[in-house]
Amino acid sequence: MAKKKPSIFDLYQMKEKGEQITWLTSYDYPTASFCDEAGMDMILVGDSLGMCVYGYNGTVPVTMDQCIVHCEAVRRGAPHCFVVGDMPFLSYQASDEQAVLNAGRFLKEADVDAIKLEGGVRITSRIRAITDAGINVIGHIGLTPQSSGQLGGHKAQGRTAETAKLVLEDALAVQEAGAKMLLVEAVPPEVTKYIHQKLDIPVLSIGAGPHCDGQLLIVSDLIGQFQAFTPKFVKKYCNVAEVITNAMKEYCDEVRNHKFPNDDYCYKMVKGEEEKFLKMMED
Ligand SMILES: Nc1nc(=O)c2c([nH]1)NC[C@@H]1CN(c3ccc(C(=O)N[C@@H](CCC(=O)O)C(=O)O)cc3)CN21
Ligand SMILES: CC(C)C(=O)C(=O)O
Ligand SMILES: [Mg+2]
Repeated sequence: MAKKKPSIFDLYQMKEKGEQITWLTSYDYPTASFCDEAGMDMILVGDSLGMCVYGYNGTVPVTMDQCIVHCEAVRRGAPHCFVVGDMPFLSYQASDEQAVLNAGRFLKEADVDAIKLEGGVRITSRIRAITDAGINVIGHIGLTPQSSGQLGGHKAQGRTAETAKLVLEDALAVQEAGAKMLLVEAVPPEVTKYIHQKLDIPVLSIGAGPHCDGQLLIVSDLIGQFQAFTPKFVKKYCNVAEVITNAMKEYCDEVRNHKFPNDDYCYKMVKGEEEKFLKMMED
């Protein structure tokens, strides 16, 4: 039996008790239902769907409409998980007003429990505006894929004292602006540990080490479905690419060798009707 959906307060309580929060991306109904069944606390409908589902080579082309449609499917599949919508590139950068209207779409159209957006110091006015609209905001700092052009690629952040200080300043700014939780991506564990000590809100990690309140991974990486690259922080728990490809090869083989479909997969005519049918055709 699936547990009840955690509220933001339940997630805060987990932090208080020192229980780790489990968080995984999902983009579709079946995967969301597996998360629900597995007892996952949170699901992120990441704009990583651009890479993991649509085959783009980054997250920049992803649109609001794509994100909404996938959030709707995930919401239906995982009624007992805290679902987070990921705001895609150019859905919140231009103005506070645009950010509030687009964040609101995730709630109105897809019934998500929170939204996430990338950036620290430079995005505090957006976080404040969306929070003031009554929407739970999750901040995202460190490696921020939507600005990977500025960062010079998908590179770990905060590896020097100077840049670690910048990441900490982003973390403090996100909390100060009213975000309910913070996601830190691709940052050395020492830096995350320091941030975790300094902040009151739950801090979650993707590739930012174990010293925080929970972990996030991309489902396509975890199940071995995404093959274009594997970030250092990814642990593959199974290899569905292999399982699925082998099943497909076997199917091709059986069709080509007339082994599929055998009698087990065919409908039977009502007794005596075949003879009747053939006779009818002779007349
Ligand atoms: N499948 C998938 N997994 C992810 O973790 C992920 C996405 N997609 N799409 C959006 C972003 C992009 N992310 C990435 C992408 C690449 C690396 C990576 O390979 N980093 C290298 C260093 C690369 C460099 O220094 O140039 C590493 O060794 O971790 C890390 C995070 C994280 N996100
Ligand atoms: C990489 C994670 C943090 C994300 O934002 C996504 O899945 O889109
Ligand atoms: Mg994202």
